[in-house]
Amino acid sequence: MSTSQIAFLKGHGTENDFVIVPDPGNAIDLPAAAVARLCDRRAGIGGDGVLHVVRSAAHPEARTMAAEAEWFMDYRNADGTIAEMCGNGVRVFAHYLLRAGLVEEGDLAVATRGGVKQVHIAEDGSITVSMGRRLLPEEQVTVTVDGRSWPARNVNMGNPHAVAFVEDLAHAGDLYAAPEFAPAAVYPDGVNIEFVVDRGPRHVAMRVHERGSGETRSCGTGACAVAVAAARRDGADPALTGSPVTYTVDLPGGTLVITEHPDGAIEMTGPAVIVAEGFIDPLWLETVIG
Ligand SMILES: N[C@@H](CCC[C@H](N)C(=O)O)C(=O)O
Repeated sequence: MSTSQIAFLKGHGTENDFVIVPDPGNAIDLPAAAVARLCDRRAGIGGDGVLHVVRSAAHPEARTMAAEAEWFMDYRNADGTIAEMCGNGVRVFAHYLLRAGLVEEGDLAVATRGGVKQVHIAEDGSITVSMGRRLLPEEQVTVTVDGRSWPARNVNMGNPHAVAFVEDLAHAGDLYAAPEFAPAAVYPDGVNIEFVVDRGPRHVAMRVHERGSGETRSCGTGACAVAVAAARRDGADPALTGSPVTYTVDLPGGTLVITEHPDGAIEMTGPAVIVAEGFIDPLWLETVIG
């Protein structure tokens, strides 16, 4: 990371919060240690992750998507690891682009490591993301917390998820540590784990332990994985019924609405908020990166 002044913003989507680092030319090197310090809630700015805003043409991982999507969401988890996709992050990313005058309200495409996502920014500020299609690998997975185990559904939303239906969200415990899962070979790169209870017809509530970030107040890809798993459990597979299925998913930080279409395409709608902007102190950064 360079030590000249670096602008940042802070934002969140249903309280899944991010440090936004605008860097159109990809001039800022963001080593994992710097990301972890930026996300540190006491020694840094604080966040569940970093949204590095880069022009696709300027980033080696996004160049091939540049013709379709001008902007690349270079997403990092709070511990500095890289993830394929962040559902809440994409909404906040799009909201930032609009606020910065880099895009207009309506439709835009955002490049991510999980492919190009189509985003719609509505007049009321809500944002809908076409999350693409999910994969439902067949492996049987078990999730364990404090000696209690549940079968979990393996859902891939570009990033990996294990969805466990539980009797009580409190059974997930304090989630300070990552829940155990087995077999380990199903998720060689780690996994995001969702715990789900029913709230009503097509209405669920969840908690999540995110790979690389710990328990967060919301996870967009996690909410999509939960809606898919709930639809299968409820016998409401849109591919079989021919009709879209919508679930309302309550999270500790807010509510997301997820629709799965008969062709497998999934849409997520929710809010995005920018709360602050400023500059990272170059002297502090020097101490971070040594
Ligand atoms: N909070 C995100 C997911 C971020 C990535 C995840 N922790 C992973 O490592 O896959 C969301 O809103 O989807």
